[in-house]
Amino acid sequence: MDWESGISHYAVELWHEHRIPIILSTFTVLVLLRIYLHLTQPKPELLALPKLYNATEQKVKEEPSAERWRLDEKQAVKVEEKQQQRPDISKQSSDKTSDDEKKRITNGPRRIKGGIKRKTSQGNSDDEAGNGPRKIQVLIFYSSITANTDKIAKDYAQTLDASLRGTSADGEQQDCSFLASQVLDLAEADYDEYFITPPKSLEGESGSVDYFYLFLIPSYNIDTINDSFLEHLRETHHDFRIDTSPLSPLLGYSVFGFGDREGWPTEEEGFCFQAKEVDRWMAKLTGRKRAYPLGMGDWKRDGKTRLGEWHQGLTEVLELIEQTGSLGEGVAGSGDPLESDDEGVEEDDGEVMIDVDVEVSKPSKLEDVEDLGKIIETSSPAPAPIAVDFTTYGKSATKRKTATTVTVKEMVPKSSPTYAALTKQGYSIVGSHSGVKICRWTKSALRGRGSCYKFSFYGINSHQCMETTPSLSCSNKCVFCWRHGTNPVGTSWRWVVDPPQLIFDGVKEGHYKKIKMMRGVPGVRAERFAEAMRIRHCALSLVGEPIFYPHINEFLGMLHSERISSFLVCNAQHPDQLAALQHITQLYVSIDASNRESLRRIDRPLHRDFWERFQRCLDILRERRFRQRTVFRLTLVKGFNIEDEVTGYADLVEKGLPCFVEIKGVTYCGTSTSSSAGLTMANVPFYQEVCDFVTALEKELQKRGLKYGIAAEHAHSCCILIASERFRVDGKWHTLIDYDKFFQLLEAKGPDGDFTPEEYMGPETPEWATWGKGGFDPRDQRVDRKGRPVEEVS
Ligand SMILES: Cc1cc2nc3c(=O)[nH]c(=O)nc-3n(C[C@H](O)[C@H](O)[C@H](O)COP(=O)(O)O)c2cc1C
Ligand code: SF4
Repeated sequence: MDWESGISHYAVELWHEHRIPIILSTFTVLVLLRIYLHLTQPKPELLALPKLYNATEQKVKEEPSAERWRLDEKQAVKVEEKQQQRPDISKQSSDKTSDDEKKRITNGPRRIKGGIKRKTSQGNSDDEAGNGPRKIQVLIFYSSITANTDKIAKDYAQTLDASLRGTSADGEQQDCSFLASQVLDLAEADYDEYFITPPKSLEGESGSVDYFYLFLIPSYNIDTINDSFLEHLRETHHDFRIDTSPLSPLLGYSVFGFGDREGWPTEEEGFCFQAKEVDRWMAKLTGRKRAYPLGMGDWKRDGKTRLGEWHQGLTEVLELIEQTGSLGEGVAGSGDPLESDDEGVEEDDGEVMIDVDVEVSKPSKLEDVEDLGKIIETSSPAPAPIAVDFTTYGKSATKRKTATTVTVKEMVPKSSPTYAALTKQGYSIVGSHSGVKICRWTKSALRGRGSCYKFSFYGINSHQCMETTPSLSCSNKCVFCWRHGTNPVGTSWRWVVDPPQLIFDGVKEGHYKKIKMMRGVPGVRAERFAEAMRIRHCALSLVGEPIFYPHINEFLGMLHSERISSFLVCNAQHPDQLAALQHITQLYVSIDASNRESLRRIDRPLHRDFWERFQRCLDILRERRFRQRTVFRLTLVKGFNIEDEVTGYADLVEKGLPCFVEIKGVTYCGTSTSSSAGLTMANVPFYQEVCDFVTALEKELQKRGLKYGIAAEHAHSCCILIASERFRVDGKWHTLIDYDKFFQLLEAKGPDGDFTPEEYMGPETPEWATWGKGGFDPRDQRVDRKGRPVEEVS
């Protein structure tokens, strides 16, 4: 064996004997080397995006708000450019960066690009369409045969431009995103150019353009250009070769109709019928981009005013689009694509509904305040304590001082399941214990489909009514209260108290926000929408017990200072708070049963002395009857509180002598049974049964010499009103309220002032609302749950 073969033999032997330790140690050395390099090598900046964000945020703050959406877009473009420049960036830092790392930068996951990335009218993104500033082109389409609308459209374009563009102090038009509006006669416009897809976006000096369509449409019951136009819209929607919403790249649209009330007094008789059609087809073709509700007017009568209101609302929306690039919250999802108008069923302000199926992430069992306390303890830090014993509200200040050591928590903390449950049901929670929600009647009135019974009985405009409560907590667990299990309960106030101003501002903001979200809903009337932006009534009856709130009088004072009337419902369990209550427009007490046992079964009160409290409340109401409009609200639940209770209720009326007694059948609005309370559809009385009960009660009252009579009805919501003869003048019922008079009296005499309900008694109850006439507002159109018109009840 020569020396060479000896060495190789030795190496092979060595390898066979020690290969495992050799492999392991080599692997370990490599791993350690890799870790060392990873820790010690300088890293490249991942991406410059965070810096860019900050820089741009700063810039946005400095720019006027009208410029904001354009800035955001530039920002998006800049970031895109930065990304495209990444290879250069990595090159600059190549001395510090390995090849692998360079790859990671250039091929790494795409980062979020800042700013709103808007689509152009062609459906392209910003970057594809060019980098120039975005412009908005408003196109005003009109038709006209007797030339009125021709002139109106041209004048309107100038008005709109002046509003949108504004003028500087020296009379110069200000720079903005809006191009001068263009007016197009539908008799001359090429439909294929505008109504199959939006026009091609112009590029070049002015940058790219997004379009917004307006329509000024008179109606004609003869064959005109309107018919060809509507036919074109219909065909485009149904053409199988075209997307069903080919106009969805538009920023939005809105329609205003002209008609003549002399020949066509109501919508059922054809007032503005073609504007309604255009609105409907445009909703389909744009994928529900109704930016503002349909407006309607008669040029010889209210046309100018209506057009003015529509214009005002519309310009606000256009300004919003300029700033944000979108129609805003609620609009896209709030309309119904099929325009079926199936609204779903929601509660009205009475806590008289059973059986709603609400999918909520409920707490395992939120039965009472103790449970709430446990949840709060585990879910949120306790806020700073407020040293007041609220159970003694209205008593001496010295007694309050003694409670300074009590630690209080929030009633409905943001992190609690109660908060989640209530917000899921559509409540806006304000502060830590108040809520606001728009009721189904407010929505219905916005669409001209009827108002709640309080419009028929007392003249409340439902679309101007805010439903709220300053206390989501209650001291009963009524069997028919569908919120049972989601709202906190307790016998005394043990929570943080929010200041009344915070609640007042918060509920108004929440209400207006929800109204604004109705803007794109099919059928919402521009005129009512504009009116709804001024709250005129407040129903304090949402959920919980409003007089539980320690500063209820201050809160009421704020409502009244803005001339918002107050309708407060209490549960007859807080006599001290009731006694301390100052003037309100109408004071309700829920009377859910006529005797102790029945009340225990129905209201399931938390107070042991519930019957005594109830009786004291009736005494207070009796005393107050010449200072407040007092109302008993009876909710009839079949199998619980109707049968054989007429005399018991008559006893209560005799004791409290209220100005009015409202009798309402419990409403069923769900699909499953309310198992915990054992209520089903069988517990809902038929309207005829409610009528029979009311007739029997009236008879019983008259038998006792009590001067009451059946004054009004609202069959639609199964509600009937018995009134004291004090509100009958010359044989006519006067159940309506003179709201202006109420505020005048309040302002002149103060919240504790001496004035009687008769002093602000309104005009005669309208004929259509009186007993036997059904009570449906003749201005509105009754519809069934599918939105189909319903014949009037005879
Ligand atoms: C022939 C004719 C038919 C009309 N039909 C209706 C109608 O069905 N419903 C309606 O609300 N107004 C109807 N009107 C009223 C017009 O819509 C209204 O006067 C409108 O302002 C006319 O606008 P113009 O002058 O631009 O044509 C009709 C008017 C005319 C002349
Ligand atoms: S009073 Fe107001 S909150 Fe109550 S049902 Fe009528 S509109 Fe709704």
